[in-house]
Amino acid sequence: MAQSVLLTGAAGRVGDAILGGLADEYEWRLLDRDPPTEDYPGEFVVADITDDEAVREAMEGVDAVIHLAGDPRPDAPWDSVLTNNIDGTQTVFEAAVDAGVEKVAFASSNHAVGHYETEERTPEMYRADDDYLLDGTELPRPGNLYGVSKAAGESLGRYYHDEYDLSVVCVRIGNLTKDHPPIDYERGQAMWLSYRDCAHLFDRCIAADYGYEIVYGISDNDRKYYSIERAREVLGYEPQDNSARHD
Ligand SMILES: NC(=O)C1=CN([C@@H]2O[C@H](COP(=O)(O)OP(=O)(O)OC[C@H]3O[C@@H](n4cnc5c(N)ncnc54)[C@H](O)[C@@H]3O)[C@@H](O)[C@H]2O)C=CC1
Ligand SMILES: O=C1O[C@H](COP(=O)(O)O)[C@@H](O)[C@H](O)[C@H]1O
Repeated sequence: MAQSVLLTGAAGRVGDAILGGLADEYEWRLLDRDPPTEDYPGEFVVADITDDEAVREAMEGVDAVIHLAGDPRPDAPWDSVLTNNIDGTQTVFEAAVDAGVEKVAFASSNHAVGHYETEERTPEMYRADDDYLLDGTELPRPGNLYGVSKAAGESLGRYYHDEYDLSVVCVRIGNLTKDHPPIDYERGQAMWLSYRDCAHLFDRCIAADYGYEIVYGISDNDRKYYSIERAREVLGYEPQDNSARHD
């Protein structure tokens, strides 16, 4: 029988990429605070992730969670990321543990490590001939308060793994853009994640076995400064796209 997966933030862009590739692969329960405006492949729960009771109800009978819901704006103010990204993520992890969920894939971000992009390293590090590489073992260096909230989410995942043995993978997503990489934006081309690679990566997050992991979620871009080796090794991620093919 197909695994049952709760997808929070289902009505957003990353949710669109995941459902676009995996609609028929799992039994989906979808959650978003925005009501559905189209047909979705599964039960759609309209709820806020800070609503503990609603999240617990949505979690019942679920094998795995892909947690996307949150404020995605790099310039989001503190009150929003505190509520939506930190408090909301804690509510999701806690409810997952209490419901006996096996795995949670958490949508972290490149902005959790944004301050590795120093003036001395940029823009050279965004180019194919530069060998600077982050591999996921480095400490967070958030580039903004949104990045701080994502580093906090990774830390919450670490806690729920260590304390309750929940399998957690934090995917530091790069720049998800449909059909082609960002145009005239070297940083975005370096961290492009295509829609099909995004769906495949989260598919692997549901299927693979792991304890606690931090991986980068980008396509196999020549320009990359995020290693995808850990995602390949632990998750079996095999990206098909590369922003260099769109130059
Ligand atoms: N799109 C990208 O390139 C990247 C996205 N991410 C992360 O991936 C996740 C999804 O991002 P996108 O799909 O781009 O954003 P989006 O804004 O398109 O989708 C987010 C969805 O979450 C919902 N949502 C927000 N706060 C909520 C709450 N408190 N309760 C319930 N639903 C809530 C929104 O209604 C929206 O449908 C976010 O956590 C974001 O930080 C990380 C790195 C890059
Ligand atoms: O975390 C995120 O990162 C992407 C890429 O960042 P950008 O600053 O280069 O645009 C961003 O587009 C997305 O909205 C955000 O959630």
